[in-house]
Amino acid sequence: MLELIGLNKRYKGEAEAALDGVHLRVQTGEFVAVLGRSGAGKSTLIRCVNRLVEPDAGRVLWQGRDLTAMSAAELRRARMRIGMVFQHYHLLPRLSVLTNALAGRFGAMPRWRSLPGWYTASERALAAAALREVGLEALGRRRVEELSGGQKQRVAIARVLVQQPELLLGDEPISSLDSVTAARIMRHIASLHRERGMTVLLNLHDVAVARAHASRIIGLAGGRIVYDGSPEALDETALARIYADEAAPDLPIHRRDRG
Ligand SMILES: Nc1ncnc2c1ncn2[C@@H]1O[C@H](COP(=O)(O)OP(=O)(O)OP(=O)(O)O)[C@@H](O)[C@H]1O
Repeated sequence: MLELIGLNKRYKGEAEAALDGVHLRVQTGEFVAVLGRSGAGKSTLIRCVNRLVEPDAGRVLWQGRDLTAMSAAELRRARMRIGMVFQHYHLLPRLSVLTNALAGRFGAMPRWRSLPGWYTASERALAAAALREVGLEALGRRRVEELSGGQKQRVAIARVLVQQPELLLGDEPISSLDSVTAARIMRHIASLHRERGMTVLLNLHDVAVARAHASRIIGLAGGRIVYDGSPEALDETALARIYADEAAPDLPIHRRDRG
């Protein structure tokens, strides 16, 4: 289970909190999509889970272990089982597309592992299959810094396909992809979720994509959870609450607490 307990975050110099007392329990094997307007706090929420952003208060537990209390070394080890698809995050720009995909096998990759020759044939086959899946099979030898934004995003997704993490965190993972590639990637994430029981927590800007794949939707507004329920229950009223100009904290919050 992934458990967020009373997460608060206010960035320096900002009047409003980006996260304002977020409590959330995600059961192992759930597929959760986070929706909200620009500035609602979605990226901050996802980034607090793996401590790319340090929360001011609150805790994050993954399988009972407190990520927020871990040392840097412990966190690095824990992150090996947490896949992350964030824009501009953690690709190795000077290395090849194939090497970046292979890096999914290991968390932080030491320099001496930076050549494809270091990996086993089966690891290379897995990486090649992942690159095929994201349509980059012809670009395996290219340096990542020479790719477009959307291509880099696909490398990040290939890395996660190789990593096969227990928990996948994504910050709009398909936002800069064409619709055909985006649909393919979402189907692949959904199959990892279904077949391997991977827990998924993704920010998505497309309500239809969230409805199509997620088993649960979280709506954020003004750093607070204003909707927590099934895709089926996400009706016009719920959408109005999530996408309203201002969060309306006085309204009763539809909340389906689990666990
Ligand atoms: N590094 C930062 N420094 C200062 N303020 C920040 C920083 N990152 C985010 N914020 C502010 O925190 C609030 C929440 O931002 P966040 O990026 O989490 O929202 P979001 O829902 O992901 O938005 P978007 O969909 O536009 O990415 C916003 O008001 C934003 O301006």
